[in-house]
Amino acid sequence: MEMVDVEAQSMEQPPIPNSTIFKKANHPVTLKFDDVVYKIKINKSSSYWCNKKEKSEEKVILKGISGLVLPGEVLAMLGPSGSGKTTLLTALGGRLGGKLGGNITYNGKPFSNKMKRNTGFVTQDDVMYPHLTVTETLVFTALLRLPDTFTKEEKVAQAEEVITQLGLSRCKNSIIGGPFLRGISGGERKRVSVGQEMLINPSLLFLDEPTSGLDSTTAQRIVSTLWELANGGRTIVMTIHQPSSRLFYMFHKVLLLSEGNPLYFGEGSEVMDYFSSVGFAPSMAMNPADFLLDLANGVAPNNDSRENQGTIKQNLTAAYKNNLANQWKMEIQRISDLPNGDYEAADCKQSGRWATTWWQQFIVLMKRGVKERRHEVFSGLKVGQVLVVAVLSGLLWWQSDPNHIQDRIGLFFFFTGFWSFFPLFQAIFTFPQERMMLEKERASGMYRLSSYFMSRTLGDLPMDLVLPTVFMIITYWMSGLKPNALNFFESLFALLFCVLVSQGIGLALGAMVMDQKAATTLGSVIMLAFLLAGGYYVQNVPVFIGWIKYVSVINHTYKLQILAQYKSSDTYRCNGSDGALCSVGDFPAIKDNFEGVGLSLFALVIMLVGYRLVAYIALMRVGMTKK
Ligand SMILES: Nc1ncnc2c1ncn2[C@@H]1O[C@H](COP(=O)(O)OP(=O)(O)OP(=O)(O)O)[C@@H](O)[C@H]1O
Repeated sequence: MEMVDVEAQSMEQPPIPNSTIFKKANHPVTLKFDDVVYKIKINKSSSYWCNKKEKSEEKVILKGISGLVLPGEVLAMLGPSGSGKTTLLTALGGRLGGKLGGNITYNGKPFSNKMKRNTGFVTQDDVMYPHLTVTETLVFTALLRLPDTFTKEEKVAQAEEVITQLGLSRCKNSIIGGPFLRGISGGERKRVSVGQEMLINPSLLFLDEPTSGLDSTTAQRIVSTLWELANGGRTIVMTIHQPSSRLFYMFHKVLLLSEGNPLYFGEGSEVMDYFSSVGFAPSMAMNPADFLLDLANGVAPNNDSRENQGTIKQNLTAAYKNNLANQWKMEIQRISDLPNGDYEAADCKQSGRWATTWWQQFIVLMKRGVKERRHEVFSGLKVGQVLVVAVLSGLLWWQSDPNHIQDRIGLFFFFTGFWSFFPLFQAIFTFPQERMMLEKERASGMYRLSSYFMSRTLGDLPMDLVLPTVFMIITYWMSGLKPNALNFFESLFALLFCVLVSQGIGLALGAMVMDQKAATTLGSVIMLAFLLAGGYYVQNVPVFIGWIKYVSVINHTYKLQILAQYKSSDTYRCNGSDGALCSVGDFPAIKDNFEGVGLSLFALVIMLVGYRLVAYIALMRVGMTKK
C-alpha cells in the first residue's frame, strides 16, 4: 500500500520544461540493421538412459533480421519468450560477441567506443547497490560517466536534474534496497536505471523490458518518458512483453519476432492492416499486442489447433519475406546516413576511451565502496566475533608459562590458522557478489578494471588490518608473551602478513570461480591442506608431499610467529620450574623453523603480489564485450 502511495505521489510531479536532459540529442543516430544472423554452439546434453555421447550443435537464434530506426523514433520489439528479442537488442547495443552475421551500422559506421559513449543500455535486471540512496546512486554514476569537461558541481547538478525529470524527488533519499532489504518500489528502481543511462544524454538508448513487472500506469509513465526522449531526436529501441494498447500506439515502429524469424517490421499504426492483407484479421476488437503475440505463437484467429501452429508461423515468415523484406532492404539503402562530422570532431576533443582519469575513477569508486559497505565493514557481528575469539584465547592461554613451549607454539599456530581462514572467507565473496555490477559497468565503459580493482582491494584494507591488530593486542598481553615492544611488533607484522596473503588467496579464488558455493568449497580444501602442512601437526612429512609446506601461507607465517618470540639460543626449563636448562633450538616441534627465514619472507611477498595478480587476470574476462 505504501509502495503504491509513493508511486502515485511521484507521478504527480510535473516535468520541468527547461531541462537540459530532455533537450535535443547531441549526436542523433540512424540505426540500420540488415540481415542480422546470430548462431551459437550448444552442447546437446547426452541422454543418461541411452548413454549417448555429448554432441555440439549449432543453433540459429536470429535468422536474418533487418530494420531501420531513425532519430526521434521508438522501436518496440515484441515476440514470445525465447523468440530472440534480448539477443537482438544486445547485438544492436554492440554488446554481443560470437558469430554475429549481417550488417549493423550507426550513422553508417560500425559500433565504436565513440558510439558506446553515446549509447545507453538499460538491462532487464536493475543492477544497483542496495545500500546507496537514489541520489548517491545517480551522483556516483554521474561522477564516473560524465567527462572531465563537466565540473564536479555540474555533474551533481545533472544527477539532480535527472531525479527531478524522472519524478524521483520524493524518494531521492531512500535506499535502493534489494531482495532482503526494503527500498524503493520496482517502478522507481526502473526509473533510476533509466536515469543512470540518461545522465550521459545518450542519443541511442536500448532498454530490455523496461516495463516488466510494473502496473500499467507505471509502465505508461516510463514509456511516456521514453517517448519524450525520442521526441528530442533520440533513437530508442526496447523489448517489451505484452504492452497495453495504450502503450502500443506510442511506438513508432514495431518488430515482431517468432523463433528468431521476423514476422513484421514497420509502423506500429499499420501492423493490423498488414496482417489483414495477408489473411490474418482479428475476429473481434482486441489489443494489437495480444493479437501479434498470438500470431507469433502460431495462433491465428478462429484457428488454434496445435497441428496448424507450425504452418501458421511458416506462412507468416513467408509473407514477411514476400511483402516486407525487400521493401525494407531498399529503404535501408535509400535512407542516407546522418553526417558524423561534428560528432567525430567533438569526440576528438574527448581523447581516449574513458570519460575520467584513472585517479578520479579510483577515488569515486573508493568513496562509493565505503558508503555501500559501511554496514558490512563496521558490522557489530564481525567485530564481536573477533573480540570473543581474542578474549577466549587470551583466557585459555592466560599468562602462559614460558617454559611450556608446546602450549605457546599452540597459541602461535592458532593465531596463524584463525587469521588465514577468517580473511580468506571474507575476501572470497568479494568478486562473485560484485560480478553483475562489474559486468554492467564495464560493458558501458565506466571505468578501467585496474581502478576498480585497486579501489576494491584497498578500500576495506584499513578495517581489515585494524581487527587483527586489536586481536593481537588483546591476546598477546593476556597470554603473557614476551613483554617487549620489538617482540610484539614482530608478532603483529607476521599476523598482518598472513591476513594480506590469505585475503589475496580469497580474492583470486573468488575471481577465478565466480561462484560463491564452489569458491568456498575450494577455499576450505586449499586452506585445510595449508593448515595440515603448516608445520605444527606433522614435522616428518614424506618427500613426495613435502612440497606443500612451501606453498602454505600458514607454514611461512607460523615460522615468523615462532621467530618473533624465540631465538634458537634461548633456553627454557625442560623438566618443570626446577628442571635443567634446555635450548629452544633443540625443541623437536620447532627446531626446523630457525632456518630459511629469508625464504619464507620471500615466499610471502611473492604470494602477496601473485595471488592479487591472478585475481586481476581472472577479472579481465568479466564485462568483455564486442567493441
Ligand atoms: N548463450 C546461449 N546459450 C544457449 N541458448 C541461448 C543463448 N543465448 C540465447 N539462447 C537462446 O536463444 C533464444 C532467444 O533468447 P532471448 O533471450 O533473446 O529471448 P527473448 O525473446 O528475449 O526471451 P524473453 O522474453 O524470455 O527474455 C532462447 O531460446 C535462448 O534459450
